[in-house]
This record gives sequence, structure tokens and C-alpha cells, in this order.
Amino acid sequence: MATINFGGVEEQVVTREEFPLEKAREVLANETIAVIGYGVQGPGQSLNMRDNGFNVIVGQRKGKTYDKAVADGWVPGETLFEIGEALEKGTIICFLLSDAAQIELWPTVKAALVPGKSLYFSHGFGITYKEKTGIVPPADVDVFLVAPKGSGTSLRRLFVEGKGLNSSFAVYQDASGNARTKAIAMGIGVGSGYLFETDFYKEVTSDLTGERGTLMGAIQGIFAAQYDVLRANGHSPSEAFNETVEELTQSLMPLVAENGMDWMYANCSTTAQRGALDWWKPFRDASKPVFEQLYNSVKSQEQAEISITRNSQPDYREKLEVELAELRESEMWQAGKAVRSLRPERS
Ligand SMILES: NC(=O)c1ccc[n+]([C@@H]2O[C@H](COP(=O)([O-])OP(=O)(O)OC[C@H]3O[C@@H](n4cnc5c(N)ncnc54)[C@H](O)[C@@H]3O)[C@@H](O)[C@H]2O)c1
Ligand SMILES: CC(C)(O)[C@@H](O)C(=O)O
Ligand SMILES: [Mg+2]
Ligand SMILES: [Mg+2]
Repeated sequence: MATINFGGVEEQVVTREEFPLEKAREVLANETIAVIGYGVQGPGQSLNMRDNGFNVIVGQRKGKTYDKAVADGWVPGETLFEIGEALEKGTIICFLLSDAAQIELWPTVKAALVPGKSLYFSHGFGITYKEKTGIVPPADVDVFLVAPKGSGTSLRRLFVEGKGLNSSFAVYQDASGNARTKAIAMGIGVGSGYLFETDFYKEVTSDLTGERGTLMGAIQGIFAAQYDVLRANGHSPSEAFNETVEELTQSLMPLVAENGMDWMYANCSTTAQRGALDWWKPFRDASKPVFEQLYNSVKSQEQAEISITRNSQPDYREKLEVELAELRESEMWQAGKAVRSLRPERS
């Protein structure tokens, strides 16, 4: 483990230098890694591991997603199977169904977990909320997680570009005495940049907070609020969208990603810097109570309950699509569509 100072706090992390890909391949040389589910993480993780030289198979029920797996080069009967067969063949079972679907499939997965196999998650959800999910693994299997901190789509894209997302890892059950090493090897295998250690509870709690907060929920909320105020005051959709979203994603966030917030500020006018420095604290103070409410709702398991109840309904995909369409069809995101079509590289 490398000791890194994160803003004054020292943490131990695993880097690719100390745990190179060759070592990961050695650790997992005798394993058949069965990726169960080919939604968002399934393709990213399985394709990265395959390209990294691991012995990977995919288990996916027949349908559109199965066909996508075939199109991605997985071969039926050789590297692509129905879920039951993949569970039988795999020695490391990567449980990459949606968190709600994991509940339904758990009895099948559990039956396949003979001693010596490992159960791998990319989220602490199923285990942490075991009273709600019923996911209680047998004692004689290793149970660990690697949670890439980003979409499986980005995991794959960055890998192809020679870059990587960071991931957390955690061990819940170490039956073999080797679970931690296996977890790290899997983390390197799926293409992680560096790996930081957590536990299942902390992973799910921070993850649910982050995606409901700044990463997805809060960002849409703050975009919508500013866009509405600009529109209500007579600004055109084009002006409001550019001033709310397009400039952020195209110009300013890449600067933040490159070298931090002060670097982005320093590359803007002194007028902008003066205003941003004056206004970030009122925004922090206004939103902090909402973040506290959110964290408490995650901690009390209310968010887990909502997620399980809503996403277990037979028509949950259709309902999600209606809500996504509402976003897509809003004036702000329709304006965005037009703005994107005018980007010079698209014309
Ligand atoms: N989406 C991400 O990028 C992301 C990022 C980090 C962690 N995770 C975690 O990774 C795990 C997988 O998430 P995901 O978003 O890739 O899942 P997903 O919803 O995209 O994938 C669902 C997969 O499960 C299959 N499936 C759904 N219901 C099923 C059922 N009843 N029986 C059999 N198969 C069924 C679908 O065919 C699909 O292949 C989750 O634990 C999630 O929290 C996801
Ligand atoms: C990609 C995210 C938001 O980080 C992940 O946590 C998810 O649930 O999809
Ligand atoms: Mg998540
Ligand atoms: Mg996440």
C-alpha cells in the first residue's frame, strides 16, 4: 500500500505501480471470472478484464442485452452463457445485476456458491441491507467488492484511451485467507486507476449520497434552478443553456478536472473570480441542509427501501423511461440538444 496525503489526511491506497497487471494476472490465473449481468458495469468490467488477459465469461439472460454481448465479441457456448451455466462454470461470481434484480436472482446464485468460490459485488447494497435483500452468503466463500467510481460506460471508454477510473474495494468475508488480494487483483483487472479501501456499509452510504447529491441529483436541481431564473427574466433558451450547462461541461469542468477549482477560477476573469468567491459560500450554506437531509435518509435506509420497492415493480423500466423522457423533453435539455448539434466538431 502506498501512503498518500489527501489534503492533510494520510491514507493507504493501492496503485498500479505496486500491484501491476502481471501480479493481478498471477493472482487470478486459476480463476474463471463469471460476469453475471451485461447492463452498464457488466460490459465495462468484462471487456476490460478480457482485454487485460483474464479468463472471463459472461452470464446473461437471452434478449437484447445478450445480443449486445454477442456483438461485443462474446461467443455463445464458449464465453457467453445463460446465467445458470455461467454460475456453474465461474469461480469468481461477479454479481452485476441491478441491485433490485439481485434480490430475485439471489437464491440461484447462492445455490451455485460452493466452497472455494468467491462472490464479487460492485456495490455494498445487497450485503449492507441484507434484512431487506435476503443476501446472506454461505460462510465458506470469499465475499468482496470493487466499486468503480463512475459509469461502466466511462470505465470502458477510459480504458480504451489508456486511462482509468478510481475504484474502492472492500472485503466482507475472507474464507480463503486470500480475499483481499483477490479483490485488489480484480480492481486492477477491471482497469482501476488507484484503489482505496472501504467497507460495504461506507461504500453504499457514500455512493447513494453522491449519486443523489452533487454527481446527479443536485447538479440537475441547480441547473434547473438557474435556467428557470434566467428564462423568467427574459433570456433566450440558447443563452440560458450556454450560461448554465454548456460552458460548464465544455470549458470549465475540464479545467477543474485538470488542476482543481482555484485553477479554473484563475483562468477566468477577475470579475468572475470576485463573484464566484463571494457566492460559493451562500450556495454551500443554502444546500447543506438538503445534503444533511439526504445523508440521514440514506443512513436510515429510507433510500434503500425506496430503491428496492420502486425498482422491483414489473413496470419499473417503463416508469423510469417516462421520468427520463420528462427530463429529456424539458425546454432546458431540448435547448441542450440543439446546442450540442451546433458544436463545431459535430457540424
Ligand atoms: N451503472 C454503473 O455504472 C454502476 C457504477 C458503479 C456500481 N454499479 C453497481 O453495479 C451493479 C450493476 O449495476 P448496473 O447499473 O450495471 O446494472 P444494470 O441495471 O445496467 O444491469 C442490469 C443487468 O441485469 C439484468 N437483469 C435485470 N433484471 C434481471 C432479472 N430479474 N434476472 C436476470 N437478469 C436481470 C439485465 O438484463 C442487465 O444485464 C449494481 O450493484 C450497481 O449498483 C453500477
Ligand atoms: C455511476 C455511479 C452514479 O457512480 C454509480 O454509483 C451508479 O449507481 O450508477
Ligand atoms: Mg451507485
Ligand atoms: Mg457510484
